[in-house]
Amino acid sequence: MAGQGVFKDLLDGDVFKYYVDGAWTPTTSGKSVGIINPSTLKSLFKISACTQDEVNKCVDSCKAAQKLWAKVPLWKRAEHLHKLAAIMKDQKITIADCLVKEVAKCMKDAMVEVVRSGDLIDYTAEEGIRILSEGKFLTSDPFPGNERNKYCLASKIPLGVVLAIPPFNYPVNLAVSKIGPALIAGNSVLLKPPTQGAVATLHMVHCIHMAGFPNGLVNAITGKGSEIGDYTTTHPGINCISFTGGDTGIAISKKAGMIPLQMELGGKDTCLVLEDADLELAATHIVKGGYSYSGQRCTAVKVVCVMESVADELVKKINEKIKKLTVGMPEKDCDITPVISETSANFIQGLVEDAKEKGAKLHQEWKREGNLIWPVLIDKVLPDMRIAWEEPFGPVLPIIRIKSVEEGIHHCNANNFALQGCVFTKNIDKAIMISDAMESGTIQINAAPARGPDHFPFQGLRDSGIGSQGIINSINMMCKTKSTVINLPGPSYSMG
Ligand SMILES: NC(=O)C1=CN([C@@H]2O[C@H](COP(=O)(O)OP(=O)(O)OC[C@H]3O[C@@H](n4cnc5c(N)ncnc54)[C@H](OP(=O)(O)O)[C@@H]3O)[C@@H](O)[C@H]2O)C=CC1
Ligand SMILES: O=C(O)[C@H](O)COP(=O)(O)O
Repeated sequence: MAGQGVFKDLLDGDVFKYYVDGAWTPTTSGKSVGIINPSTLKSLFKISACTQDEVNKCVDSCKAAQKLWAKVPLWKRAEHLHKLAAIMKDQKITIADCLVKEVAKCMKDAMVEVVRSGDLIDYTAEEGIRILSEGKFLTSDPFPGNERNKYCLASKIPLGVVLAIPPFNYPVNLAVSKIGPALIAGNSVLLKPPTQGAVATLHMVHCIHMAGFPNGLVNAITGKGSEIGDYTTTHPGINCISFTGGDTGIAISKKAGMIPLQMELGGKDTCLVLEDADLELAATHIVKGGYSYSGQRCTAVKVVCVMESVADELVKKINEKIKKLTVGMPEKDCDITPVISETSANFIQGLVEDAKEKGAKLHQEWKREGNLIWPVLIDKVLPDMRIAWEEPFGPVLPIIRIKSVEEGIHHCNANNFALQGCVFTKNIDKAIMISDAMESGTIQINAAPARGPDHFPFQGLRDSGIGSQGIINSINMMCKTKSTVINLPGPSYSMG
């Protein structure tokens, strides 16, 4: 279905074109990048390997379009976004089908990703018209030595061209979570989709095209991040970078110029289970949080620290639930589907082998066919094992048995990643104090980590990111403050 029907203009032969100035355009490089189906390991799609000149063309086009878009009234910007949301929802099957094939996400989750993205756009339009219509009015007299002879009008203005770079695991959702706020705030967007996930994302871009946004307001460049990434992120025409992905983001932030950065990076989300926890509830959340989309979520539970006295019971409950997970192809809507690439599967296998060699106990037999890895619970993990610290991005979950809550908090805080975490206990006072002590962007009480609902603030500390996302924070981040000061000829006090 990809590149068919209303999406037929995306293809030049068997290569997906890039999108500039409102037109699907073949690259002049004559080169393409292949996308492998993670489930079959066979070649699936080809996308254009764009050149540096084409990046320049996209940035120039974004710049010109932004100047005009900044003059479009907020209600009209919102109207365009609502139209986009509706079109995306209409096209959900085609976009979801791309996700199934390209990133091996099961069909039901792929559909959820597209519909959730439409909802995110609608919500962004609603929030945007309110947030952006409000500024501040200040008078000069509160500051020592001043009379009331100056009025300051502070308002929110666009940044210019926003570079949006999403990762493979939620290529559509994490593209629109950047595009929506950028557009409502009067910016234009240069999108660089992840290679794996690019075709789904380009179909979403065509929905932007169909929604009738001005030409050039959103341009999409494709190619390997390792080849065009540095050129694009250091381009002088870029005024903001919103990036989601792994450690690449750390390198980008070191090279980027003096522009606002929004970085959503890796996570090693710690789940703390206390002696008084509802173990059935904890096990349900640990299995859902640890294994959904085969553990390939930044918000996946990535290490469980459980009090020794309840560890056996918790492990038993987790194992019972793991047994019920279906393993297979995304087309069959299985719970566990192939991980994104052979490199990723080898990396996960390496982490498991290291833990096994160092004495960890695997509750399930290690089984792998191609990129498909059967779910594993790795018990009795110790701090010298790599899996205690590294992010596997796969269906393997380490358990650390702890003697005190402090030990669990220490493990959480000793990791460079600090995205989310969670704590299971019936004692709400304790939960709040533990949440304060766990130095991560968000702590969930009695539930697994999660980004959504998408208007909640979402941020990582330390190596997990810069800034805060979520619809409201992203809108605020994608504009700056401009002040106009009215200087009166003399002091003026109302009713004075
Ligand atoms: N904190 C959060 O909100 C989230 C974090 N993540 C994290 O993302 C990671 C998984 O995603 P993954 O796609 O593998 O991450 P990567 O960091 O490998 O890639 C992310 C994006 O960066 C691009 N890229 C690669 N190199 C460069 C470069 N030099 N300059 C600019 N862009 C570049 C990639 O393009 P290409 O594909 O062409 O290489 C892709 O679009 C995990 O660590 C996960 O935790 C995921 C979701 C949410
Ligand atoms: O990148 C991710 O992992 C997703 O944004 C997760 O979203 P969720 O936690 O709401 O499923």
